[in-house]
Amino acid sequence: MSALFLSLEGIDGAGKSSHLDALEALFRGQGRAVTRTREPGGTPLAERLREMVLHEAMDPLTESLLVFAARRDHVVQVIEPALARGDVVICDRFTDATFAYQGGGRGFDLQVLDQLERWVQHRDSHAAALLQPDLTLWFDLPPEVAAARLADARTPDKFEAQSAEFFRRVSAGYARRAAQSPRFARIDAERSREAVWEQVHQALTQRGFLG
Ligand SMILES: Nc1ncnc2c1ncn2[C@@H]1O[C@H](COP(=O)(O)OP(=O)(O)O)[C@@H](O)[C@H]1O
Ligand SMILES: Cc1cn([C@H]2C[C@H](O)[C@@H](COP(=O)(O)OP(=O)(O)O)O2)c(=O)[nH]c1=O
Repeated sequence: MSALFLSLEGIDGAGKSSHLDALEALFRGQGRAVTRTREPGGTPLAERLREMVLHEAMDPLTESLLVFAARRDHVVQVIEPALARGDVVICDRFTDATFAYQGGGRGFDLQVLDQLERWVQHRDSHAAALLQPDLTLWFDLPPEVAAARLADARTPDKFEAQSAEFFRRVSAGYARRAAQSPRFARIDAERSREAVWEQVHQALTQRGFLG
């Protein structure tokens, strides 16, 4: 089977982490090698950058440069080698999160993000000039619902402590990206865990990604 690059996206508390184990098990059950990773992070250097991005105040350009620096290391050290081996790469967030959080949430210049994306994800010897996920599972739900779920769950980091208004802009950022590319599958994440998993499974089946 050929390599597969999956990303999971959505506002904080959308419920995407709840399905990572099942996704990994699904592909392993089919005899596939799985590389499970996350952004910002996925390498020792990128995990250090993640700590800064999640816990320190900074201006939106600095934040964008740090998430793209982390991404570059992650792409070179982990994602490209895994895809070259034929793995299924399951990535908890990728560049769409930058367009949603820094672009939508923080209101940062989308053209600068386009430029950074081209630099960081450029591929020399591939048919597609830009590395992108084959499928992006976008867990979409109203910010109020996500906030209510998170209130019981964990101590908020820098982003999770943001207002409902911030997350409405993040959601709009995801919607804008999704409208630009057929690689997005919108998941109605307001429904029960079982119903959400059913949609995830269906998105994979419909695209022929399950053997
Ligand atoms: N479909 C669902 N319905 C209700 N609560 C959910 C659902 N999916 C996840 N949760 C709960 O919501 C919280 C956030 O889920 P999580 O998977 O950590 O979200 P994310 O990784 O997108 O931030 C957790 O407490 C989780 O148990
Ligand atoms: C990848 C990425 C994440 N983020 C934010 C979104 C999340 O609030 C946070 C980390 O995401 P996440 O790993 O989903 O957090 P958690 O482990 O707490 O569920 O970083 C950005 O702002 N820009 C980015 O490019």
